[in-house]
Amino acid sequence: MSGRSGRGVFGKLFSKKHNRDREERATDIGMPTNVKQHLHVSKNSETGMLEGLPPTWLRLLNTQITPAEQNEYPDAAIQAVKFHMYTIKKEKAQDEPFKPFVTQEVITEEDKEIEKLLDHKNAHQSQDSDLSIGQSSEEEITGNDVPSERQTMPATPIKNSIKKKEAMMDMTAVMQDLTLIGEDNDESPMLRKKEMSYSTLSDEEIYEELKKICNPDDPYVRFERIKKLGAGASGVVFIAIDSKDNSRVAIKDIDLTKQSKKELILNEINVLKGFHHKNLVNFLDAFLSYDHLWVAMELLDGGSLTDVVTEVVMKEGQIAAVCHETLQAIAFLHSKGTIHRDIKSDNVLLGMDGTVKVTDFGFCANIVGDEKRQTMVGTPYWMAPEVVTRKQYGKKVDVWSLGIMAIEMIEGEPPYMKETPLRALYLIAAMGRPKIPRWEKLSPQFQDFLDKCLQVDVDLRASAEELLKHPFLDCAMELRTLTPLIKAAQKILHKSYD
Ligand SMILES: Nc1ncnc2c1ncn2[C@@H]1O[C@H](COP(=O)(O)OP(=O)(O)OP(=O)(O)O)[C@@H](O)[C@H]1O
Repeated sequence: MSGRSGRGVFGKLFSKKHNRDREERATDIGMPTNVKQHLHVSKNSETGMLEGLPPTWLRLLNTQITPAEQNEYPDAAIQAVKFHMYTIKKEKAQDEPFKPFVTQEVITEEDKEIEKLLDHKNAHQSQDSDLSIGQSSEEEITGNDVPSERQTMPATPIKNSIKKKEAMMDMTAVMQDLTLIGEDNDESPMLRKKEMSYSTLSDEEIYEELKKICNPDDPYVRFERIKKLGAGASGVVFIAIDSKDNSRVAIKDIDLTKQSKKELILNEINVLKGFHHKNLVNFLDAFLSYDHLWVAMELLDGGSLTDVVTEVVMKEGQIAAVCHETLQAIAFLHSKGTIHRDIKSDNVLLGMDGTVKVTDFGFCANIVGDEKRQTMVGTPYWMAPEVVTRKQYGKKVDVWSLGIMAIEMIEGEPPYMKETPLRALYLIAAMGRPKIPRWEKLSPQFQDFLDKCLQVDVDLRASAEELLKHPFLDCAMELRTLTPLIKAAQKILHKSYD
């Protein structure tokens, strides 16, 4: 738990900046799918520590998770370390891809070591272990049959048809696993088909497809760059003036030469184009100029909710207002068969008038009805237990993350923020519902709302639709009451959108 002083609903109105390790927190995770390995894992009866895992895993485990913790929740420790070994560090650099459906990974030497361990079945099969790694419902896949995202996502353009065919087969395996959508579903099959077919396109073909969906205007002529807002994993975001109507917009400039998975950009744009809602940061248009793709979006000049939660204290009524708006976005996405999978304060942007909008659809997954997925994506601290423990998961992962975001609004940060991502994963898996500081000071309605968001049992967790009717939201203050908080945060952070 965070254990910070001077913050929270019942603390001082404005607190000093809390030094939040955003870089650490931004560690996103993805992992290969369908990997099922049985390891001979046992517990040392004297020390309580786990044995039989690959040395790299054990090293990590033993430095970050105490013997007592390993002894108490061995499965959680194994799941956490396993996920951690597949941690994808999304470098805040230009060579990162545009928010992909499958996260771009930077393969570390350690990752390679683990891949080798898995691929060559270095970890011997267990005769008697009941601690198995992976929860794939598939038959056990051995050695080189294991399709990992690394193996299947070609880093270089595929130029000839044989390679294309191979890639298509690989991508099919990946996408089948990622989407778990039945072939006979017809609710939103188009996107999935596109995901699949795009994977077979060469760079040239992807440029052709992009040209088709992009506005032919030259963005360098049409827009005047005003100010850089920041750089994310996929590109630089800046404020620009659209000469067509003098409106101010946010533009994400993506250098395509630095994107290894250009096919995913097509998917992303198509998702963005298809969604319009008052609580989503809406896509306006896309432009292609040589190797640069400019994605124009609505400009939210109030910054991110993170700025507010880390700098100022919110009243319950203001928290209810943000929850209400965010829930409307989540319910809309869910009604379209889409899970956001990365709900957190960083991905909630604010307008100066108190408008609340969800952004960042890079992790969105399309599902149909109650279909479940198994890929682990998101940011560790906001992840639902069923994601961490690699159970199949569905739309309600967004509801869990909303509950964690509500804790951010109370506390300024999510649970376990001061822990390393590996320990956070362990704690999520081991503890389930996190302890909420100053719980007794929250209103009964807020407590009940949090209870409904943070149920470990997915069946007991409320849906976004159900939560929209929750009495806690009746106390929502007007959105314009957020304006002073936004102004205060901007002042402290020296941020301006002029
Ligand atoms: N539509 C927008 N209006 C105002 N600010 C925005 C908008 N979109 C993004 N930003 C801001 O621009 C900066 C960069 O955003 P971007 O989404 O590229 O990166 P990120 O969210 O920090 O990282 P990632 O790429 O990993 O999601 C962030 O500070 C974000 O809040």
